Amino acid sequence: MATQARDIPSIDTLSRTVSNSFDLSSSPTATFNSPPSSFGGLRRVSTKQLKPFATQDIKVLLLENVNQTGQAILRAQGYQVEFLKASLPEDKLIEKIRDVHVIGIRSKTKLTARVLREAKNLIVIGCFCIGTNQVDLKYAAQNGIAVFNSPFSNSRSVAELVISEIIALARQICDRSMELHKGTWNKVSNGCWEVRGKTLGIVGYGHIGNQLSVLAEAMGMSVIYYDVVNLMSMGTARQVQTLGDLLKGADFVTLHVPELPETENLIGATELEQMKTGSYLINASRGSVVDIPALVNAMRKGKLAGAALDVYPNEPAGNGDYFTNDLNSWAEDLRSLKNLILTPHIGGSTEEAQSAIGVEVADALVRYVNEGATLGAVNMPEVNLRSLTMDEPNHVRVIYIHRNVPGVLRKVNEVLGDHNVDKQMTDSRGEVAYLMADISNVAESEIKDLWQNLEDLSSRIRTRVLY
Ligand SMILES: NC(=O)C1=CN([C@@H]2O[C@H](COP(=O)(O)OP(=O)(O)OC[C@H]3O[C@@H](n4cnc5c(N)ncnc54)[C@H](O)[C@@H]3O)[C@@H](O)[C@H]2O)C=CC1
Ligand SMILES: O=C(O)C(=O)COP(=O)(O)O
Repeated sequence: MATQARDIPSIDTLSRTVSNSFDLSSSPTATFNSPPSSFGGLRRVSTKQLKPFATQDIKVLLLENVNQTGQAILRAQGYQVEFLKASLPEDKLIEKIRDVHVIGIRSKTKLTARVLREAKNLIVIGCFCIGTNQVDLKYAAQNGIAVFNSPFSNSRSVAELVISEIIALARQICDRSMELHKGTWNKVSNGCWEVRGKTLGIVGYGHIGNQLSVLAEAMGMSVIYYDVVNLMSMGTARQVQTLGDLLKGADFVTLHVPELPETENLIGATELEQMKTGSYLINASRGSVVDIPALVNAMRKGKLAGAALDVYPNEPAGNGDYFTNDLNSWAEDLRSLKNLILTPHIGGSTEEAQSAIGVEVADALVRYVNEGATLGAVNMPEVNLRSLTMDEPNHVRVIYIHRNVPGVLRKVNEVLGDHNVDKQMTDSRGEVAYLMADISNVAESEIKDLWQNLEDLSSRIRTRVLY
């Protein structure tokens, strides 16, 4: 079998490997005569042209100002990378996503089933952030689209933002600063406090909650936390059994839970009523977690002495004068409140975090596109085989994403059994299973049949053959 010399930048072992491996199924020349239907529905191939993998055929769309580090890694592979600073409205997104094999987004872009249904060539999604709530993960998995994120590269940045807000709220710093910007000298100590000796209540004691716990104790705060799972405390922090216990005991309540059906309006009128009078609320998790009209009410009543919001139910696609009632009906109410810190979803927006996320997610995308490795995927089983190497002639890597139903492996091995299977790994996650096999002694003329035979199995979600 011929291996073709590829004119791609060879920056590391991975790209050397790539120059010896080719992709059948994600070829942009592939055409499909029907969209991916419901789970298990086959995407039938009509005039698919099988051709060796060439990194320069891979089309990548990066939205939301993905960091330069990530762009550089993807461009160095020879991929065609289109970069946009903002997110896209759904109609434009659908138009663009039809063509690409890889999409990189941050927290704004909503990759719903409706959008993904149009993404005929898409094989992988990179969330260049922590949260993956903006993607229909199940639909993606059921249609053979892997999703990667960066699980903790911006946790510290969020924790540091929250620490700054705890002190800023306790001292009403933002109000004093705004007044002085307008020329008003207003030296007050009334209602201004040290944070030493106060209690911080952390809801969701994961990566961010943990960091925050350590930093808060270093400032002399006591820390209590509430989480749905039992977790080891950092320092002398103490887990409480109910959200109510936390709300009643904390001077500052800070939210660090993911967006889930169970966390929607986790803090509403009832919960705000349970908080101490004169306490503070901070939300840098997701906008859906706090009932904002209830918060406005609690602040107007003087129940809360202050709050900080970094996230909102509706956030604009890009920068501009968008924080108005046109976007969220209560935006003007928020803007009118004292000691309410409003930030435009900047918790993870530091140079350190963005550059680390760029590297982490782009590396994961490259490993997936070039080698099929799913390590770190959030919606697929994690499967990996050691890298393809130049010294394995007539070698192909088969990736078979399939429905997790009885009897599949027997059928797959009947297909692969005509060849020499060097190594194989398979794992499942819920309804979807992922099989990787390296096969040698495969003549180039046999590849199409190998691929077609796998495509014809009823369990098939997606077949890729790298050679
Ligand atoms: N403002 C920003 O820029 C950023 C916001 N985030 C948001 O912060 C969230 C948390 O991030 P991490 O700490 O990295 O996540 P994580 O997954 O490490 O921790 C989340 C914790 O919340 C707990 N949890 C889940 N449901 C809960 C419930 N109903 N009640 C109490 N606890 C619950 C989990 O058990 C887990 O311990 C992310 O999902 C994301 O939405 C993340 C990064 C940046
Ligand atoms: O990492 C997350 O989940 C965040 O919320 C940060 O999102 P962003 O990258 O600022 O769109």
